[in-house]
Amino acid sequence: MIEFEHVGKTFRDGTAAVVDLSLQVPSGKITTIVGPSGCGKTTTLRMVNRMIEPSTGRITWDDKPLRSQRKTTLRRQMGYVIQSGGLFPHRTVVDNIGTVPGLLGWSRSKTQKRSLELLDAVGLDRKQADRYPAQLSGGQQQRVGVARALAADPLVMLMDEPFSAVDPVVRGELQDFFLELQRQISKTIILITHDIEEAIKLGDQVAILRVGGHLAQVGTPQQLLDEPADPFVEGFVGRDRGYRSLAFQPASSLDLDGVPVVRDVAAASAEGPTLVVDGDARPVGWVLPGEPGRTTALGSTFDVESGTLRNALDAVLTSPVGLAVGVVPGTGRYAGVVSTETILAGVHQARARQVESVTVRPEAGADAADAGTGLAHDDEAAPGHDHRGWSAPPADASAGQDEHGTAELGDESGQDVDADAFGPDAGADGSRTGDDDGGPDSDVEGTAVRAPLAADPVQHEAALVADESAGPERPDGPERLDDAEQPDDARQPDDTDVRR
Ligand SMILES: Nc1ncnc2c1ncn2[C@@H]1O[C@H](COP(=O)(O)OP(=O)(O)OP(=O)(O)O)[C@@H](O)[C@H]1O
Repeated sequence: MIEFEHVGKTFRDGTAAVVDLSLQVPSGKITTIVGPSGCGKTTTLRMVNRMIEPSTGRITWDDKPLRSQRKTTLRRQMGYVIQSGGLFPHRTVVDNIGTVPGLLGWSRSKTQKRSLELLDAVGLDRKQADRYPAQLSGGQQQRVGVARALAADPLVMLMDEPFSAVDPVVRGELQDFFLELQRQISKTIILITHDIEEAIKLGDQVAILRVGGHLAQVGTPQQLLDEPADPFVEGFVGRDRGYRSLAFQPASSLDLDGVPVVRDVAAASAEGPTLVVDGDARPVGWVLPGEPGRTTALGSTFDVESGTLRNALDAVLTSPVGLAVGVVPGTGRYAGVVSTETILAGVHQARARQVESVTVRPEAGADAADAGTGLAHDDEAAPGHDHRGWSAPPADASAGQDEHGTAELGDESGQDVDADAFGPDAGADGSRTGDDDGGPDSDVEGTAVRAPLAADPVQHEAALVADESAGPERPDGPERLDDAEQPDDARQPDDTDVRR
């Protein structure tokens, strides 16, 4: 688990980007961080791979403070994906994917093999291996970006708006592909987005930030929809949250009814609606009473095993006869129908189960439920989501500190750390490495980067080699922060190697 403990970041110009953030990121799950522009999402993400150092508080990974670990060690275990994939335009797809293995000194054949396997894993044709990024669609570039981040099999994936540069249809496909991939690889993922729909669709856990870098609420998608902590969250998750929360209730709980079914339209009953199926028993349309011999469009259907109440409700709303047609997964064969009343009964039952699960788990606590932060109602997790065993800190993110997040906090060494201690020219934040708050592009451009889109991954990956020649492993102790920054600084010119 990665844990933010009262983390704050105040940049040297006084901007408080993140304020007293306490958040637990469970291993093997997707945590999405969402919020309006400028609320501190990217800053939060970049503190995890130490491209930005917190001004206050600390971040731990499996109880070990990040600051006690070398950037090399950290970043080798973290893949990094940004908008548009962050690909090197002058490198082929296969060479882009092999960037990190190459930096880690893998042999050419091993790197090539791994890169091609990853091409398969992200659903790209091997014929695209020798293309350049500009010869790919936006969606394909994003897939390569994901493959590139996965190349060295990292434990953690940091993803900054990875799917935002493509149209909504491709975006939906990428999200589906990504969820499927995650089911297989179970990485610990932090994904930044400004799109609440995306956050809710992808996140096992969703953290909503408000402008000023405060955590507004963290919880499962369903908790956020059902119990928004305050008007800001309520407004952010949207007015149709009740409807959208149906996406977290399985349709498998619905009792299916039957209707007359025919293969031959001419055999349809004149009395009531008749469902027409094809030779494989897959529904194709309805014959309505009074319209013999004519098939009317089916509307949408729902999967009776993995579908949700939202799918079922949509199917009922699009049905010409007010009946949602359920189909068997895989074959698409007709399974049964449900009416609006049955779906609403399913909604009531789901709510009752939720209340029950809260009642029988007093340790989850009314406080956590009221604050809307505790992952207390895990038993009602969405299909495909398993939230058990998580806990989350209180939502009151602003307690005990000033507006700049400069409240003094003890660090792991027992020393006091505050934002002012990292003033303009002080070591940890004052260093102009391109890793930190000097502005992502300015530093990198200063070292002749030819690929502006790739700036962040360059910074992330540069440390993989920069620290490599810095001698034996020497964790950056908190008491030696200034020194700890030096190896990266000193070797910044070498970063140009990375981009050749
Ligand atoms: N290097 C920096 N120096 C000073 N202020 C900065 C720096 N980087 C970011 N900020 C400020 O910190 C705040 C948070 O920025 P951040 O990029 O983390 O927000 P964000 O939520 O990711 O925004 P967006 O969704 O627009 O990308 C903003 O007010 C931003 O202007």
